[in-house]
Amino acid sequence: MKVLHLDENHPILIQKLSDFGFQNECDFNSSKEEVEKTVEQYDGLIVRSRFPIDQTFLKKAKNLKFIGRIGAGLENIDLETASKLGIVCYNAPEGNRNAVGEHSLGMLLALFNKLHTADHEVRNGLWQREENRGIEVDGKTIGLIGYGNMGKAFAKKLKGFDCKVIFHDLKSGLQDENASQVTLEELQQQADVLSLHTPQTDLTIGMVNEDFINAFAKAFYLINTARGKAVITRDLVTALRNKKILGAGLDVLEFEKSSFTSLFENDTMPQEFKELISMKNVILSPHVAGWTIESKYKLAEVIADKIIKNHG
Ligand SMILES: NC(=O)c1ccc[n+]([C@@H]2O[C@H](COP(=O)([O-])OP(=O)(O)OC[C@H]3O[C@@H](n4cnc5c(N)ncnc54)[C@H](O)[C@@H]3O)[C@@H](O)[C@H]2O)c1
Ligand SMILES: O=C(O)[C@H](O)COP(=O)(O)O
Repeated sequence: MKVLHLDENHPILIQKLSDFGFQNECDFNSSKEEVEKTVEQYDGLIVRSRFPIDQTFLKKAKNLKFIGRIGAGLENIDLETASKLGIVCYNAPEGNRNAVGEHSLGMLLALFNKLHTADHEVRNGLWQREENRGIEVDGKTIGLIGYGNMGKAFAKKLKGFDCKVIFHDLKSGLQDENASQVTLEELQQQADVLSLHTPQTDLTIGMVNEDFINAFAKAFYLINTARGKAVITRDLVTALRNKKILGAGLDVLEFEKSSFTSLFENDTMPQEFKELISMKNVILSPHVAGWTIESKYKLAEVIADKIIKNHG
């Protein structure tokens, strides 16, 4: 079987596939349109999220049997068309859920302890102890939306902090020893922190908007390591300005593209984004929660194992 790799990944992936007789070819630079011209030759495809694997692309991939997504989110693949065409899609949340759990915890602790601004101030000679007084996780209620791989991984990391962890999920019966399932309304009544762990779907795009934010009983902190489009930045900025949201840790942005040379290229970022990044109680990272040194290996290994098990 011939496999085309569209993004660079850990070498363990090609090594494992080669050991099982798969022929591997890499094309990390060609555009979607260019790849469409040759994709017919391949039985398998390995992707991250360089370009969308949409209906046009899939219809040209006449011999494709599987797609391995090095990552968890699958919104960049037209799963419905793939399924109709008999193409099986694999993702690898087992490979980066621990990383996302740790990054979410890092965001929470950094926000609560103002580590990002404290660091910046000390480097600039400021020694402002009172302004940098933090708050503790102990005794707080952490509300998660989405209790799959990522939500569960974060809840597990929160064990030992003496906080209450609650979650809302569309599926019922997900409660475990680390968190209790509640309705969305109950979460909005109780939470001191909201952390998002949902996939990008029609229901989650724009989920965190003005009405949603104002339905929270208390002022709260927001952590988003899920997808940027879940949060309406304009409404987040308003809530940060009027202190309904006390701080935000964002690994993903509403205006994110699959690649930037600079966030400011062509000056296309809207005004609300510029305001967001000027706020001291906001911590940002460039969509790396699930992309650690360890997860790069684990993601590749998980996908290789799934492909070998089903197609080897
Ligand atoms: N920042 C990163 O680097 C990074 C890394 C990995 C995953 N992610 C994001 O995290 C998402 C979740 O990954 P996962 O592996 O935990 O997925 P998952 O499918 O295991 O879990 C998602 C959960 O969300 C629930 N859900 C879906 N829509 C919902 C809604 N509207 N309201 C409440 N619950 C809802 C589902 O029922 C499911 O239980 C991915 O789709 C991806 O977008 C980001
Ligand atoms: O869904 C994921 O696993 C992460 O968000 C990583 O996505 P990326 O491959 O698009 O960087």
